Amino acid sequence: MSSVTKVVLLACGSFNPITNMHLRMFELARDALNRTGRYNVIAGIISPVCDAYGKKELVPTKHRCAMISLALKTAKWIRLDTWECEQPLWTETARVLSHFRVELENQMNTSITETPNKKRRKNRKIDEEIDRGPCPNHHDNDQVSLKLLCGGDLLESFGTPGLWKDEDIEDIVRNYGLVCITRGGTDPKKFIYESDVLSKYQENIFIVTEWITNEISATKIRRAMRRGESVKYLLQDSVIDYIRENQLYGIPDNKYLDYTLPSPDQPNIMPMDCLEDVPNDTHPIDLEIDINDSYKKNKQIENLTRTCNIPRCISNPRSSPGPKICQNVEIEPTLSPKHLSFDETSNPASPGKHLGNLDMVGPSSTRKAADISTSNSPKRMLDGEEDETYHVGSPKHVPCMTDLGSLVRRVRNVRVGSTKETRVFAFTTETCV
Ligand SMILES: Nc1ncnc2c1ncn2[C@@H]1O[C@H](COP(=O)(O)OP(=O)(O)OP(=O)(O)O)[C@@H](O)[C@H]1O
Ligand SMILES: NC(=O)c1ccc[n+]([C@@H]2O[C@H](COP(=O)(O)O)[C@@H](O)[C@H]2O)c1
Repeated sequence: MSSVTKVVLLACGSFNPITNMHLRMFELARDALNRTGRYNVIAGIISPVCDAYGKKELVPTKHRCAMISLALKTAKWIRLDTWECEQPLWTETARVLSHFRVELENQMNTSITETPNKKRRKNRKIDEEIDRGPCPNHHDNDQVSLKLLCGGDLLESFGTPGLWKDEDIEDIVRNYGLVCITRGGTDPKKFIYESDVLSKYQENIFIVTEWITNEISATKIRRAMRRGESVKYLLQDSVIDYIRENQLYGIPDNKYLDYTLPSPDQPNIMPMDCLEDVPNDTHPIDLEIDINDSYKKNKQIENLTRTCNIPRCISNPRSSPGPKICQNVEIEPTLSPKHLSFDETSNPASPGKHLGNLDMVGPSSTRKAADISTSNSPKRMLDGEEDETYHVGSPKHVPCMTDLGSLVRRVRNVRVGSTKETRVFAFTTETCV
């Protein structure tokens, strides 16, 4: 009678932040292994890399672990393990596997020979983890196989010269085994074919094809957040909330992270069709906004929206009650010191003129002020003149749906300055976000 091998899946990586695909990897692997009838996946472990790994944009362990814990709230059979990320130095993956194998063996042995209390003292940390979810070998003495769970890119990184020791690669595929989830741009079968050592142990390597292909990557998610784009449905909501609350990944002004979806019966939500009600020739506004003083900035923005006479607008659902018209309108989420860079060569001697280039990072429909310096005269903006060249290439409005609903920005010209001398024009097109 063929026996069924119990399997624990270990995923190592940055988890910066943990994405829905990281969670899905476990589901895909468990399905595939269980389907063979030879394996029974009983637990999953996520082991985030330590800060000393030093990867670009890696946020501190404390945050990555907190996000993993939040994301795992609904994943009953997967748990976070902090051993690796608590190490002062980076630990090679083969050592991490070896650590967990010893831990699993300890648990097996202690469960046979010791009382639960003794075991608890000896392996207190592991047991704390056990208490939070199912754990291998807790109830029986069967052999458990520990396997490294990874994506196709990690497998192919075996081929990067100097990154992995040959003996580590052999140790991993020979003594543990790999479960590899296909990922866009990788071809694990071909990679195995081309590697002598991987071919030798290929019965220990499981390629799981993800047919519902996706390109979720933590790098792309960080990029999207930096650019003020929505990442909803790519990360768990709780993780998005955590990122917002802790201002991670340089996204202090990301409107998508800052709002909750207003309820449909909220009276001042602007439907898409009201775009037609908005007059097309809003007069440009000349206002100086002090970006270093956020209270003043918000007040000024509020006044600005009043002056604009925006007919209807979406309001921040978390804002204080009060007159609804034009309050709390998010005009330009990119107007923050973080996202503004001033051209040092600007001429402070001519206040009121366009003195430098303002680089704005924001929704694609927002024009870069750098472009404006060539296509739109600052004098005209100051004088409130319309510049036809501006209208030609710029979207009047680009209808788009977001989880916020929709919002028309009516602000044309906003003067933004960090000091009196460094005045720069920010130029927002009429945009639907
Ligand atoms: N979309 C994906 N498909 C398959 N595997 C993935 C996917 N995203 C991540 N993985 C795998 O998850 C593990 C941990 O990945 P990691 O934390 O490095 O995520 P990442 O998205 O690759 O991050 P980054 O973009 O910051 O390099 C790796 O084995 C990686 O291959
Ligand atoms: N020689 C090694 O053991 C080795 C080399 C490169 C990456 N890794 C691991 O692979 C994972 C890859 O993570 P990233 O894709 O986020 O860099 C990390 O857990 C890292 O520790 C291990």
